[in-house]
Amino acid sequence: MSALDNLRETFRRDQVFDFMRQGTRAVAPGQLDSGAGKNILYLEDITVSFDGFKALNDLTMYIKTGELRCIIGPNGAGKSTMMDVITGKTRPDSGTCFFGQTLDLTRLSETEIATAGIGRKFQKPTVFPEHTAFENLELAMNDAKGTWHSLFTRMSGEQKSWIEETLAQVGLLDDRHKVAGLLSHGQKQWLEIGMVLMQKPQLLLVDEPIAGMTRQEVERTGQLLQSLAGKHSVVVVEHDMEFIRSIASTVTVLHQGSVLAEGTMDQVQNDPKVIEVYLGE
Ligand SMILES: Nc1ncnc2c1ncn2[C@@H]1O[C@H](COP(=O)(O)OP(=O)(O)OP(=O)(O)O)[C@@H](O)[C@H]1O
Repeated sequence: MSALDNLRETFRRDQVFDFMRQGTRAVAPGQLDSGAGKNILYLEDITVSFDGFKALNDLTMYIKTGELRCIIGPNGAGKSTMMDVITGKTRPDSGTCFFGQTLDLTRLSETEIATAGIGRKFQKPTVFPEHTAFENLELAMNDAKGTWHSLFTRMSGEQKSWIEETLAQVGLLDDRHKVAGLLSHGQKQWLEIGMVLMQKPQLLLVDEPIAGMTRQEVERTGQLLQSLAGKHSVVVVEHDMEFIRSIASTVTVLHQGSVLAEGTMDQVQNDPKVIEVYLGE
């Protein structure tokens, strides 16, 4: 057994927290059993097959509470499939996927998973172009109550401040009255991150955030993601190595549906297995 396997065995959710194995219980957002120093996400031995092809093959990976983790890997490594398993879009054939120590994500619907505190920002922005940045966040805040509700009910002062805080966090306070369709590509991406933040996710999944951005926008995006870590746990899937180096403390390399290497960017870039996979591409 390798050192990495040993480490995994030591930190397996079911082995460390044996008393938690009696099944799942509903945990309201904010009450997730995932305090500082613990893991927020436990993927263990996950396998997903498409017509016999294993997109994920015994994938085991843990995300710590509050960390910013970057996932890299060649095309087809299983990165999107992994995100799909976490959000309930794809069900694993085998393996376990826990949010905190008690919430079994494989038993929840996509909506239940979102409500439990997992938000996903897809690569392509899907903002409402005819609404202002402020209104987009308002719509996202009230998503659960429906668009009609959000457009025709009065907002509380607290809700307004929360929207303004989020606009400031994603760098759009000065453009809050601009319709989203007129924002730059980078600004639309940040607005969409803001929309996900309105749901107060504890775990934020971000798919290829910098595709098509200018250099300045890339830099700002890096700062934004770093500023979100701590308060949220953030998992970023990205191909751009320079960007990852600039933001990540821990990088996980996926290959053929499994973890090939994990560590600092320097560690994984100097790992002969990783070099072989990337040079062989
Ligand atoms: N719905 C599906 N049906 C059949 N095969 C699929 C399906 N989804 C993914 N795959 C296959 O599973 C493998 C993993 O795909 P996935 O999209 O997770 O990889 P990825 O690491 O995200 O790749 P990329 O970097 O190109 O986005 C690929 O070989 C892909 O063709």
